[in-house]
Amino acid sequence: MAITNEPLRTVEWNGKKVPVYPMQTFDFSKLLSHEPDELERLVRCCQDEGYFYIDLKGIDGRRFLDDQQETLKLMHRFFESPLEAKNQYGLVAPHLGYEPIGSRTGVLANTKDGYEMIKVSRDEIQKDSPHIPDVIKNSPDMKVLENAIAGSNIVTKAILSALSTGCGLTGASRFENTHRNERPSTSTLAMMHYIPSDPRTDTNIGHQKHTDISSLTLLFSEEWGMQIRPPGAREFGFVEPRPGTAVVNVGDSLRFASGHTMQSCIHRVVPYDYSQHRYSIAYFLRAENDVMFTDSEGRNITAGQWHDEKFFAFTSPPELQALAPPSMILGGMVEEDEPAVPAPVAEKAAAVEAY
Ligand SMILES: O=C(O)CCC(=O)C(=O)O
Ligand SMILES: [Fe+2]
Repeated sequence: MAITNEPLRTVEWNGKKVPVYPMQTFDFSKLLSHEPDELERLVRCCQDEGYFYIDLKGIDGRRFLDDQQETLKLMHRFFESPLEAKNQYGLVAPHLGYEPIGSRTGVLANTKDGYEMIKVSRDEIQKDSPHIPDVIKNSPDMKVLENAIAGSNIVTKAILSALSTGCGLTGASRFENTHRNERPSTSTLAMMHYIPSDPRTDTNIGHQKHTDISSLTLLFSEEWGMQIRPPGAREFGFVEPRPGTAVVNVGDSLRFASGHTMQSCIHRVVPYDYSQHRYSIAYFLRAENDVMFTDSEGRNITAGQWHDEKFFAFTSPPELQALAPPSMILGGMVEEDEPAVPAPVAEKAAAVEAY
């Protein structure tokens, strides 16, 4: 990692010291003006690390922080509505609809996930009569969703454009040209609610480790819980939530589009404070469905097909997940070996050593 010589910050979690990884920060306004030094630093960051903070506190970015707050209010209303209403809406398509708690594999061996999620896709929200659950379908709600999706699209597209310029790409070879707004894609806004859970006793825990299918992911969360595993790092560590910023990570499609030179960020979510509810908002900017690239197995594949195959693997039980191409869940990223596990600090920590 190209960061500093400062000692790694740690937090006490689950009976041991866990790193809080340093991350670079980019100012949204500076990226908008394509300041050459910033673009160079951004490209290097995506090649070396694959994640960073985007600072939205300036005049150009503040509106997106307001969107985040409005989206959070809507999420509370939706997630607090009766389960029957949420299930009735159900999962309409992989990038649209409701997934109840436990739909996927969890972060711990023999657990299911510990979150429920509603996704609204960018293509859907633009339809004359979008398919949205009744509890969040009045016209102010639709405006909130529209603003959140359009705003996240603007932020991620601005970053994509900065990356194209930083990589010296021109004309049709620029990354934006495979992410055209009017072309069908699986770009979507995912709103997640993690229930309080205790890894020592519960069976619905967190979000399994993965890389994102997307080109870029813009992630807002005010609560701790997200962990990354930087390239070459031997353990997962926390991402500190910072007010006024969002976390951006490079996903598989941009890694593939960059000739596998950019790093797709390996991450997962664990319960940090076992008694806390956690809310996160992720916008997945994805390539047009029919864009071709070479995936982590060397196959020529469309963005749509990569999405569908990886989604299927995500939602499959571990036995079936094991049948997917081996590089799929981590997008071809290779993990360093875990260090030998030190003696458990406390007996209660033993149950989670298998992370
Ligand atoms: O909830 C989070 O912070 C991360 C969610 C995530 O990694 C995902 O949905 O791909
Ligand atoms: Fe993710």
